[in-house]
Amino acid sequence: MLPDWFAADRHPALPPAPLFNWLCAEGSLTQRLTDAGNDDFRVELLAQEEQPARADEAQALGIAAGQPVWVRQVLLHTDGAPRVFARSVAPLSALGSAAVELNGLGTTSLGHLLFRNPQIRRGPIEIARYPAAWLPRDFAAEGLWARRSHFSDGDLQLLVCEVFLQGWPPAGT
Ligand SMILES: C=C(O[C@@H]1C=C(C(=O)O)C=C[C@H]1O)C(=O)O
Repeated sequence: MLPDWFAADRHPALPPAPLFNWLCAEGSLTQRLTDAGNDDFRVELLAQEEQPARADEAQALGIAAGQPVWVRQVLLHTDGAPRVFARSVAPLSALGSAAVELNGLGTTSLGHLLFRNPQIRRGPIEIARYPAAWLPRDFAAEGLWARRSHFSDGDLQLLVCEVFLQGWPPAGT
């Protein structure tokens, strides 16, 4: 099953308000997770490698499904636990001048790179339920909500997908 991506305000079955607010928030998710934690935000790098582009990623990036792409998968921890799974994907030919920095990120948040460079523009946020099979086994659950958006500076073409794990956000954040 492929996620059915909709423009955030067009999804036929919107999630509860606090989650919808997080899904649509324009700023850095790193910053918002940091603010919501106990000074314990961290990035856990799960994988950074070439993989074949999934059909929905290929469609969003305008490339052929299965084409090798740069993939980075992380868990974002805050308030004592992993709260977001993120998968960022870029065509190998579209890493642009950020290639060295992207490949050297390690456990530094991708957000620091994306939000400090005014040349990098973010496209509209889309939301969908995320397939459990695409999540790390320990966090796999049906029906979790995800958002994705496209970051570009002309050369760089990066699709960032963020999945909110069970129980996040807490009420009132
Ligand atoms: C795009 C951002 O960067 C975050 C950090 C990521 C990473 O380090 O791989 C991936 C997705 C984002 O949630 C952000 O902070 O908004």
